[in-house]
Amino acid sequence: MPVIQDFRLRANSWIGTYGALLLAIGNLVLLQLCICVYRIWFHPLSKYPGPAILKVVSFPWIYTTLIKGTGPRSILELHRKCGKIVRLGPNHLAVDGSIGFPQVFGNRKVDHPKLPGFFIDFPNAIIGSNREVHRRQRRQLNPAFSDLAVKEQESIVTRYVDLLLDKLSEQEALQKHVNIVEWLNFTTFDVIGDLTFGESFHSLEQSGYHPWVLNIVNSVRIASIARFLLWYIPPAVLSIGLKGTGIMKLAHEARFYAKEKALARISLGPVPKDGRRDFMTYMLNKEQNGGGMSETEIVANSPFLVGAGSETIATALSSLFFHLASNPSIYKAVADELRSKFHSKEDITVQSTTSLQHLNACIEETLRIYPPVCESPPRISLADGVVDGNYIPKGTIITVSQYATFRNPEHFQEPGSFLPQRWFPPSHPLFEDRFQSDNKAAFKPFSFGARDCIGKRLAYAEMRVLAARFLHVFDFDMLPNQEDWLNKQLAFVIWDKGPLYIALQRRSTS
Ligand code: HEM
Repeated sequence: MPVIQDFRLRANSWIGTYGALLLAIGNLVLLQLCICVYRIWFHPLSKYPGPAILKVVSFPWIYTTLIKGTGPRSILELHRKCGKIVRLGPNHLAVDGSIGFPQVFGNRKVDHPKLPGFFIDFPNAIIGSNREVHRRQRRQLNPAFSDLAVKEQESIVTRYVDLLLDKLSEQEALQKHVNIVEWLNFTTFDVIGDLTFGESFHSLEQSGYHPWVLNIVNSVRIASIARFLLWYIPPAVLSIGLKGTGIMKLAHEARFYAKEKALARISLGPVPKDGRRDFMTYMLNKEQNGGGMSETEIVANSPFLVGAGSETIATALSSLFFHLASNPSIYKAVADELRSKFHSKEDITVQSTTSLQHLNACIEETLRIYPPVCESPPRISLADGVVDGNYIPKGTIITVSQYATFRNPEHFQEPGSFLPQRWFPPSHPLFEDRFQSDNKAAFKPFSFGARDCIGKRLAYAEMRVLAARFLHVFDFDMLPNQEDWLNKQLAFVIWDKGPLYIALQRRSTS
């Protein structure tokens, strides 16, 4: 009897323990089921279409965009299937730019700050700052990007463009094919180094990446992995977890170098040599509208300016070269126009290139078909609001994808084809009536609103001068088997480009 009793007791306690465990698991499953039902049918965002899985958990989307790198094409597909507002996660919407730019990014009543933590590496820089800090920093930086400033900066831009052409001439003389992506990176980073710190990275001179520049170029995917992890893990825990890993080493090296470079420049004062103003001059100016920036803010902003003002332009120009090489008749029109207009390379300036209709149309079309920043940094709604007549509750994350907006057939005829003539004025002989219906107001490659790109003027100036001078000096062909260079690229907010090889022929007249 005692044996049976003992067995019963043990069985009871076993059933008790496991029963309680099963009950707990059952409750948990039930709770999760209730959450799923709530998120799909009763959540304030439940009326927005989207795949059921995305309504329930954020993981699939976060993984797609931050780890797989197929975000731009996925959003395009989702907008095509589901319309202009699509659910990307339980609290996350993708809004087509035709609505999102004016009504979210341009909303003056309801603040839509950047998603906290998205710019974890730049907490004190303009890009990730809160409204008040942003306003002050933007006022401080605005004069560095005015028309007048770009005029002053022109000689720096042309100096490095000409150095690029000299270096490429050397390569051509040796009959070497060049990876144009790399050379464009050397140039745009040298320019921005000089504009920011008064000193270039010397990549062109040395025909190789400066270690910091290489670090920035290589960090695109790593930064994206870090963002993915930060979605789920608090920053303090993550930095303990990643201690001693390659990721932390790269991040530390980048931070260390940026800080050293910024502090060295700060120590020279606002106008260090020959009265020339660099971005530091503007950031250090206490009398300026913004009232001055702290040392911490300057140290945070300078590497951001370097990254934002270089990689983007190199991306746009490599894509321009790719599309020109892929479309011989367009290439010919661009080249003929500028070669007939300019007899010497020196005539090609920021101002004189504004009249190059073919080149400017090609630049716009490049930014449309392949926006260098394929998706604006996500925003979060700080109050309940209405977008396009639809209620959007406080706390909703909003993503506007440039790539998906500019390839939306509702906005652009044949959106996947490179058709620069759509940007000509209607009076131009090559303009076709079908382009009348293109919704050019939706085209915002530099984003929109108070936090749009501050460097837009500089970007256009640099793209025009570099492309025009290049085509004045060289003809080029793309090497075979690179037709899928663009379509195979992955994106982590910006594109992970990969090399693009071209063969150069120096023109005899230049
Ligand atoms: C083709 C070239 C470029 C493109 C497509 C581009 C695009 C963008 C985009 C989409 C944003 C994000 C705006 C937002 O959060 O809504 C941005 C921000 C910014 N860009 Fe550019 N950019 C380019 C070149 C430049 C250049 C040359 C600079 C010069 C340093 C620059 C400096 C900045 C800065 C400082 C911000 C933050 C502005 C703020 O938060 O107020 N960008 N850019």
